[in-house]
Order: sequence, then C-alpha cells, then structure tokens
Amino acid sequence: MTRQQLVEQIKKKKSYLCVGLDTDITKIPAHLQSHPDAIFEFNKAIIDATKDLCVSYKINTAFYEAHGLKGWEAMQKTVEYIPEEIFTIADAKRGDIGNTSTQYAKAFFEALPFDSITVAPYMGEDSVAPFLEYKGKWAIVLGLTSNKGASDFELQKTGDAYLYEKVLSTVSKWGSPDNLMFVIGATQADEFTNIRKITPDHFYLVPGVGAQGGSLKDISEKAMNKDCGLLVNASRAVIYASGKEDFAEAARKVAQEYQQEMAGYLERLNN
Ligand SMILES: O=C(O)c1cc(=O)[nH]c(=O)n1[C@@H]1O[C@H](COP(=O)(O)O)[C@@H](O)[C@H]1O
Repeated sequence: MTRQQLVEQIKKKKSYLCVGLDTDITKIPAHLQSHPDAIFEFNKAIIDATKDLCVSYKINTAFYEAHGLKGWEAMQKTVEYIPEEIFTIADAKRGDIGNTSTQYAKAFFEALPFDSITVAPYMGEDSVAPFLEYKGKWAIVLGLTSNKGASDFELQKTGDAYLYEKVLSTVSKWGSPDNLMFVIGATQADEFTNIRKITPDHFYLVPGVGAQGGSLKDISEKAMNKDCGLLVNASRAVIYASGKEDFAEAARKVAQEYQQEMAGYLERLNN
C-alpha cells in the first residue's frame, strides 16, 4: 500500500486506529476455545466488527508462532481475510545480516501478503535494507518503545543525544517517508514533540494506548503532521473488551470510541 492510499483511507474513515490482533487462545471467549480453528474464528469476528472503524490491523506474530504450524496457518488466513484497503502489519520485530533479512522479507511480503513489518534497527543498515526494496511495502523500525526497558538503551545518552534520537535521524536516511515508519510508544509523551522535530514527515506506529495507559490525546496533539502521520494501535483494550459471547460487539464499541476521538483530532488538523 502506498502512503497516498493510506492517507486517503485515514481521511475517508476519519480514523487512524490500528487494531492489534494479539490473539491469545487462553483469553478468547470460552465458547470459541474448543473450535478447531479458534484463533481465526475469533479474528474473523473481530475484523467483521471493526473493519469500518480502523485503517490498519497489526498481527503480533508471537501469538501465532506460539502454536507452530497451526498458528502460521491462522496468521495466513487472518491476513488474507483483511480487506485489501486496510494496511496490514506483521509485528515480527525482525532484522539480521542482509541475506537473512532478505529471507524474512520474502516470508512476510511474498509468502504472506503483509504491507509492512516491524524491524529492530540494532544490526544497522544492511539488516533493514532488504525490507525497503519492495514497492508498496514498509519497514516499521523501532524508535522509542513503550516499555520500561526503553530506558536501558533507547533513553541512554550517546554524546549529547539519546540513542533513540540517533536511531531516528540515521535510519530516516536509509529509506523515505514513503516506505519507512517508526514505532513510538504512546507512553513516551515527554518525547513526542522532540521526536516530531527529528522526523517531521514520517508515519509513526504508536502502541501503548489502552492496556499500557498511554494517552491518545497527547500523541495526537503533539505528534500529528499534515498527513496525520499516526497509526495508533490498541490490542487488548479492543479485542478483549468482553470475554463473553458479545466479544465482537464489545470490541466494536471500544474501537468506535477511539475512532470518534480520532475524528475530533483530524478535524482540528483541517482547520
Ligand atoms: O512494535 C510494537 O508493536 C510494540 C512496540 C512497543 O514499543 N510497545 C508495544 O506494546 N508494541 C506492541 O503493541 C501491542 C500493544 O498491545 P496492547 O498493550 O494490548 O494494546 C503489542 O502487540 C506489543 O507487542
């Protein structure tokens, strides 16, 4: 998917919501747990209930890989079920020496039809480059993450800048705002303004609202750019809104609350 197509979807749906399909078999409603294709059945119901409210789905591959071959099959069926116009993210956090990254890129961009993949930048340019060679596909590189461990490396100073600042300014030269995004945790509100200064044009994938307590308001007010420039992810807050038979309606209700709040921030952008 191109940047222009993504921006059009955001405008059309008045939403920059990404629903995270972190589908944990132990957390899905009891009546589905014994289904032979439980993960896909759950995802299908969530997608049907939320697809008009979000512009992206993020499949966290860990929750699928944990089930071996059956999990990979559920992942494939899920990504193929997602409507064409919705941006798909393989949250796989890959990155290795060049020839290995090339195989990861084939796995997620050719064998599976994802639009994008999350990538760790620690091994440098040759580990990220293979993900940037596909037209219409994206690498989403970890910038400043939402977790406590972000302070172990990302928020350590190297010279007079934080390591994450160096990652943003260096990695942004490896691709363009048309094929490269950054992960910025919603819990890192103090840094949003600074981050936008370093990378004014890039899209950010922003996880950490909902269960991790990050603020949609903060990120939207401080880090939106003229194209919106944000995909805000919520996983548990949406997909586990109810653990009962009404799980899909409950997910829709939460997604709708996010979408309506987002419509308000997008409206301000236009004025
Ligand atoms: O790359 C990610 O998606 C990611 C980066 C980050 O800094 N923090 C973070 O929570 N994530 C992912 O975003 C999702 C957040 O899930 P919830 O906290 O349930 O909304 C999970 O799939 C995490 O693996």
